[in-house]
Amino acid sequence: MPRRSPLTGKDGYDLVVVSNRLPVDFTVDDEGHVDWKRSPGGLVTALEPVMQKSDGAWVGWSGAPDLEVDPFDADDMRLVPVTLSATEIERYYEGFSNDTLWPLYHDVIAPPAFHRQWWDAYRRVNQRFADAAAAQAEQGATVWVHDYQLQLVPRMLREQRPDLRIGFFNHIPFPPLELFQQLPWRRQVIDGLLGADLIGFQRAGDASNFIRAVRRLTGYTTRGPIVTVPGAEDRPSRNVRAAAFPISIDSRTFDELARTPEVQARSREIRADLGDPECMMLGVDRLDYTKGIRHRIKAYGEILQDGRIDVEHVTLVQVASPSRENVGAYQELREQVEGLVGRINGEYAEIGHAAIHYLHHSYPPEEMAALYLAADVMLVTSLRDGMNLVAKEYIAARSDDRGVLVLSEFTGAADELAGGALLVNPHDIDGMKDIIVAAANMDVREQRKRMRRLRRRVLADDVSKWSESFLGVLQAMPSRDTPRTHAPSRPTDEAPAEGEGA
Ligand SMILES: O=P(O)(O)OC[C@H]1O[C@H](O[C@H]2O[C@H](CO)[C@@H](O)[C@H](O)[C@H]2O)[C@H](O)[C@@H](O)[C@@H]1O
Ligand SMILES: O=c1ccn([C@@H]2O[C@H](COP(=O)(O)OP(=O)(O)O)[C@@H](O)[C@H]2O)c(=O)[nH]1
Repeated sequence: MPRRSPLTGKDGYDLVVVSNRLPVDFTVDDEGHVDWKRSPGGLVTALEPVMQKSDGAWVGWSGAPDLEVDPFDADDMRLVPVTLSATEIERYYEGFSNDTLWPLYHDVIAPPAFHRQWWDAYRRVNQRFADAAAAQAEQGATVWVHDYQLQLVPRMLREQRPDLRIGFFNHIPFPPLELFQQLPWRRQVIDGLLGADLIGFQRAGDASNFIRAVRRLTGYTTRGPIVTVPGAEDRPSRNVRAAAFPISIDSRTFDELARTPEVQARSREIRADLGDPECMMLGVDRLDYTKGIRHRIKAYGEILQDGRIDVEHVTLVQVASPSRENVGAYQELREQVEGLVGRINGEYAEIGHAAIHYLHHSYPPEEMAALYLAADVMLVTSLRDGMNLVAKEYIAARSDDRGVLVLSEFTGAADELAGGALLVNPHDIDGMKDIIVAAANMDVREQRKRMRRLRRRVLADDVSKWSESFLGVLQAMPSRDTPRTHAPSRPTDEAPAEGEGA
C-alpha cells in the first residue's frame, strides 16, 4: 500500500513515474545494510520539479539483483523499488531489452536476438512494474512510463486502472515498419503502447514510424497523429496521440557548472596534461555500437595516415564509459575499439604525444564539463541515437562561444542543431574525414557565429520545458473512463506547441 501523502492527505500519488532504473544507486555493505545515493540522471532533473509540485512517486529497479528494499522517501519523492532476480536481469534487461529491442530499434546495427524465454521474462517484469504503479496511483492520477524496457506497461496498467491518465515516452528511436515487423511479438508491443493516452518520441520521424506500424499491424483508424483504439466489450473507443517531444538537458545548470572556477581550472589542467595541443578533439559515449566510435576512430586514423594532421598538434580524447558488459555485442565492440586504438597509437604516437587518449571510465558531471570546455572539437558520430545529450551538454558548457560540434545526421539532436553543427554521415568515412579536418581548422569568427546559434537553441529548450510540455498535453487529454477532475486547457486534437504530430 502507498503511504498517505503528506501533501494531499490522499492514499495515493497524483503523479507516478515508471522507469527501468530508479534515480538512485544502492550499495550493500558486508553486513547486508542497504544504503542509497541519488544518481544525477537527466530524467530526475527533468521530473523533480513536477514531482515535488504534484506529490509524486517513482517506480523503478534498484539496479542490483534480488535486492528487496521497501518504498522510501527521498527529496520529497516516494521511491518504490521493484525487485528483479538475477535470471530476470539476464532475460528481461540484458536479453530482451538490450539484445533484442535495442539493436532492432537502432537500425539493426547489430543483429537482434529473438528468444521466447526472454520475451516471457519481459512480459512478467512489465506486469510487476504495472502492478507497482497501479498500487501507488491515486484515483484519476497521471502515470508517466519511460522507455523501451517497459512498452507493455501502459496496457497492463489500463486493464487494472482505467481511471488513470497514462503517458509513455520512448527515449530511443522507433524503427521503420520494415525492421519492426521482424519482432515476433510486434502486435503485443503495439497493443501495449496503445494502452497510453499519449506516446512521446524524440523525433517526428519516430512518431510517423509508429503510426505506420499501427496502421499496418492493427488496421485501426489513424488520423494524423491520432489512433482510434476500438473499445473492448461495452467500453467506448479511445483516442491515442503519438507526437514528438525532443528531450533536452538542464542547460542553465550545466552552463553554470562550466563557469565555476574549479571546472575552468580543471579544463586548463586537462589541456596542460595533454601537452597543450593546438587542437583537442573529444568523443564521449557509452561504449555502445550505436555510437559510431569505430567509424570515428577509423576516420581519425586515416587523417593521421594522410598527413592532414599530426600528433604534435592535434590529439583525440575518447571517453568510452563501460556499458552493458554482460551482453556479447558490447564485449566484441570493446575488443574491436581497443584493438583499433592500440594499432593507431602504435603507428602514429610519439613519446609525449599520444594519437588517442582512450579512457574506459565513467566520469561525474564536473569532469564532463571540464572535458567539454577543454575540447576544440566535439565528435558525435552515432550510427543511430534517440537524442544524444552529450551534444547538448557540450553546447551548454561553451559560454565562451568557442568550439565546433561535429554531429551525426542520425542523432535526434541533429533535427534541432543542424543550424550550427557540422553534420556528418558516419558511414561516409571520406566525407567525415573532410569535415573533421574542417572543424579543426575553423576560424574563431565562424566558431562564434555557430556556437551562439547553438546556445540560443539549447538554453531556450531545456529539460523542464520538455517535461512540462509532455505533461501539459497529457493532462489536457480527455479521459473517457472516469469523469474529469481538471478542466482541459487544450482541445484534444489541437497540435501541441513543442510536440510535432506524426
Ligand atoms: O540504463 P543503461 O542500460 O545503462 O543505459 C543508459 C540509458 O541509455 C539510453 O539513453 C537514451 O536516452 C537518452 C535521453 O533521452 C537519449 O539522449 C539517448 O539517445 C538514448 O540512447 C536509454 O534509453 C535509457 O533507458 C538507459 O537508461
Ligand atoms: O563518463 C560519463 C559518460 C557519460 N555521462 C553522461 O551520460 C549521458 C549520456 O547521454 P546520451 O543521451 O548522450 O547517450 P545515452 O548514453 O543515454 O545513450 C550524458 O548526460 C553524459 O553527461 C557521464 O555522466 N559520464
